[in-house]
Amino acid sequence: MAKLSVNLNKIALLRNSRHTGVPDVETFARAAHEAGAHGLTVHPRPDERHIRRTDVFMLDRLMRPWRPGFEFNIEGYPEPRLMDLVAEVKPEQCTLVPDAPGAFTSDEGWKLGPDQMAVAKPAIAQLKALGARAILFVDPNPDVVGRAVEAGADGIEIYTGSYAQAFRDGNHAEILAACAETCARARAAGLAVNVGHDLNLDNLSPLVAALPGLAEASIGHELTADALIFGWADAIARYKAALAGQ
Ligand SMILES: CC(=O)[C@@H](O)[C@H](O)COP(=O)(O)O
Ligand SMILES: NCC(=O)COP(=O)(O)O
Repeated sequence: MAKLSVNLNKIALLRNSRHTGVPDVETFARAAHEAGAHGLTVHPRPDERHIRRTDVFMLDRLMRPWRPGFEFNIEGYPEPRLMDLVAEVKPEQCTLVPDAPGAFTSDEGWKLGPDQMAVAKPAIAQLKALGARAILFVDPNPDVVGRAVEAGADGIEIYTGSYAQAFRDGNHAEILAACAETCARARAAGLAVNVGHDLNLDNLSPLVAALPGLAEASIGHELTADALIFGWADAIARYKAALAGQ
């Protein structure tokens, strides 16, 4: 069964909209662990719009007794502040994204042409020297798999935002096939395959069914929205069930 890594970005976003510390990121991290999530994901963006560096250090301390089985996945662009943070925290996994500092969200993967390869390859070497699994966030495009291998990645995370949009539009067959082919080619190349972005309780099951050998889904935005209806623990249980094909 693919693992569920709960992304805490949107808990932090709500917290940052007041100066009261509510909702408390630690409380929701602890509750996610108790609810059976397999790990936590954070994306400490340069502008700290949601997850702050202080959150990352807090989560590192909180998760120590639970790791390495319960994994910490830190996402971000491999600029010095992120790489220094990762070197200090040593998460089990680091997912590199090609986001510009002010990006609205992560809405595309690495293409890994010469310029991006010159950034990604040394960053991946640094991550592996730290003992972290190095994951590259890529579009659902089988042709990028070979370049991810050349970059030295341990795995890929397939960006599923375009799949989620096509699913909403009712015409997701083609992009789902692209996700499936990207997954198959990556698995054949010995890479771990994760997925993430805009996954929800409607679009997750068909994706899981089409991607045998999927390792992990990192989910935050829609899970947090669902938790406003079902509660945090029940939302996590529902996403785990969807990942288990139930
Ligand atoms: C890489 C990815 O798709 C998400 O994990 C990303 O963290 C979303 O960032 P925002 O939560 O800032 O939209
Ligand atoms: N890598 C994807 C992630 O961590 C969460 O993305 P989303 O569910 O917030 O869109």
